[in-house]
Amino acid sequence: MPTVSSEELAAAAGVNSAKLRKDFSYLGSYGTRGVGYDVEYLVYQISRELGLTQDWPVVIVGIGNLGAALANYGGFASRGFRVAALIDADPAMAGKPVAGIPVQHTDELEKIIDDNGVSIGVIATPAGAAQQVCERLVAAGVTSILNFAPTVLSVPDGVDVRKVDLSIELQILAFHEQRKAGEEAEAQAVAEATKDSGKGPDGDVPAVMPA
Ligand SMILES: NC(=O)c1ccc[n+]([C@@H]2O[C@H](COP(=O)([O-])OP(=O)(O)OC[C@H]3O[C@@H](n4cnc5c(N)ncnc54)[C@H](O)[C@@H]3O)[C@@H](O)[C@H]2O)c1
Repeated sequence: MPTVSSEELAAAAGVNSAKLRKDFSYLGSYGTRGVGYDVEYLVYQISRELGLTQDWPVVIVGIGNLGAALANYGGFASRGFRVAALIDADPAMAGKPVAGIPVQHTDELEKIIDDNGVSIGVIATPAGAAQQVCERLVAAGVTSILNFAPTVLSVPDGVDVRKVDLSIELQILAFHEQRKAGEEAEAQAVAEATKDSGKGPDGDVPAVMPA
């Protein structure tokens, strides 16, 4: 039975092991002193808490570049998310398979949601269509939306929206890059200034004076 100690997990996660043990106690998971946690049981408990022990049918609306890429991503299934249907407004796409799943027309949206008991919808349409798609999904019974369209969706109470925006992530990296460049320039300026004064970084006079 593979086990893992709270110290090992804490080191891997970069957190304090006492805090980790306390957090796990909320899951009802108490390790055995000197042995640690049974890995398989711990994975089950965390999955159950995250709602991942059940299968979640998901629909993707807007099967363009992004929607097709998401449909082709094999990583959702292993986390318990099953792509139940792909939906697009373009009649020319209806019936065409993407990632082995035939695309269905938006006319079918309500029926698809109902037939598959879908509660999670992914929106990958152009921004201008996203709110209307969102409203149809919600009216059909979807209560969680993952929105990739660059627009803010308004939803009624009880509906959760998560927005994914890779350009924001890039902006954050750009900000860090800019700060790094600023720090480098500052360090260089300090180095230049100390060189010109003939003094060391602490202002001390070098033991050997330059000729
Ligand atoms: N969040 C991010 O990081 C990120 C990254 C890339 C793209 N995007 C966004 O994702 C969306 C899709 O991008 P893309 O490159 O795949 O675009 P795309 O033009 O290739 O695909 C859009 C698809 O949506 C369909 N569509 C249009 N109106 C619809 C409607 N009312 N109902 C259903 N389907 C509809 C179109 O027929 C098309 O197949 C855009 O809003 C884009 O800005 C976001």
